[in-house]
Amino acid sequence: MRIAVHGAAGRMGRLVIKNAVEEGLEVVQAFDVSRVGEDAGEVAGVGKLDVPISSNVEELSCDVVVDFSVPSATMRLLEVCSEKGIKAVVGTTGFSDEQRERIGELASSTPVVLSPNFSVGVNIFWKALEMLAEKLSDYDMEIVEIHHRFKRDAPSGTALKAGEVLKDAVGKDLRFVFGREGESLRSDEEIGIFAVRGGDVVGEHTVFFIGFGERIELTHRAWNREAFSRGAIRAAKWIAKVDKPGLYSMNDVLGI
Ligand SMILES: NC(=O)C1=CN([C@@H]2O[C@H](COP(=O)(O)OP(=O)(O)OC[C@H]3O[C@@H](n4cnc5c(N)ncnc54)[C@H](OP(=O)(O)O)[C@@H]3O)[C@@H](O)[C@H]2O)C=CC1
Ligand SMILES: O=C(O)C1=N[C@H](C(=O)O)C[C@H](O)C1
Repeated sequence: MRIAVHGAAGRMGRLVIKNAVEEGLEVVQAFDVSRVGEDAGEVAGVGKLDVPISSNVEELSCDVVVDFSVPSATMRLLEVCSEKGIKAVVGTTGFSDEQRERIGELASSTPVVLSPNFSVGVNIFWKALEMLAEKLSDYDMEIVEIHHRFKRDAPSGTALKAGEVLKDAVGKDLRFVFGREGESLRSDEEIGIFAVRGGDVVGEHTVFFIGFGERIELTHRAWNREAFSRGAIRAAKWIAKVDKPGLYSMNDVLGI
């Protein structure tokens, strides 16, 4: 399988290149706006691959492209994927509602796996939340996420997805409240979501189910990015065998 990496000079892109090489995949292209012209293998610390980083995504030519970049760049990438029929694995977060809708449209012409979190643990965490929310539907549910100080979007895609899981499981139109300040008496119809930023925290998510006299806290902690990267490569291998266009999730990849 010939893969391209979009966002190749970033924290995730570099690790995906390293892990892909370790797993014997052929990295044939790398795209970024940083470190253009440098060798992607050298940037990723795995030695020369003879793949110069390019900023021209129109050159895309591969079996599957793995994307960890920024929303506007992902949207351009997916336009190219849809025109050329190239499969995509998208890990970027922070899309607007309009961008998410457009991703759905573009995926009608080529298979796309989209997930705000590729770790197996987080995907099981979302399943566990579903079960807890069904059983504790009258408890107050709140979400706190912590990430490194370089993260561009807030709250995290994983926290937003956790909120959606809770809403669906409870079956009520709960609204998200992003932080609280001033007069903010809690209602039954809300889920609070809080984003903490600092240092080099890779990613932590806690969901609180709070009743009277007791609470459950379910936490997922990542202390390196390996699970995200390995999960994205697993998704790339999976989608390489899928011919039907559409928008897929990690549930499809993991068969859960
Ligand atoms: N789904 C998952 O499992 C995970 C998702 N993520 C998400 O992945 C994304 C990337 O995270 P991370 O690697 O930490 O971020 P980084 O900022 O380290 O990497 C993003 C890279 O994309 C580059 N970039 C910016 N604009 C463009 C463009 N127009 N075309 C191509 N490349 C561009 C950036 O360059 P520059 O720095 O010069 O702007 C940077 O090198 C985020 O949205 C994050 O939330 C992260 C971890 C796991
Ligand atoms: O930006 C990050 O670092 C991460 N982003 C993803 C998100 O927004 O959920 C996944 C992970 O938590 C790391």
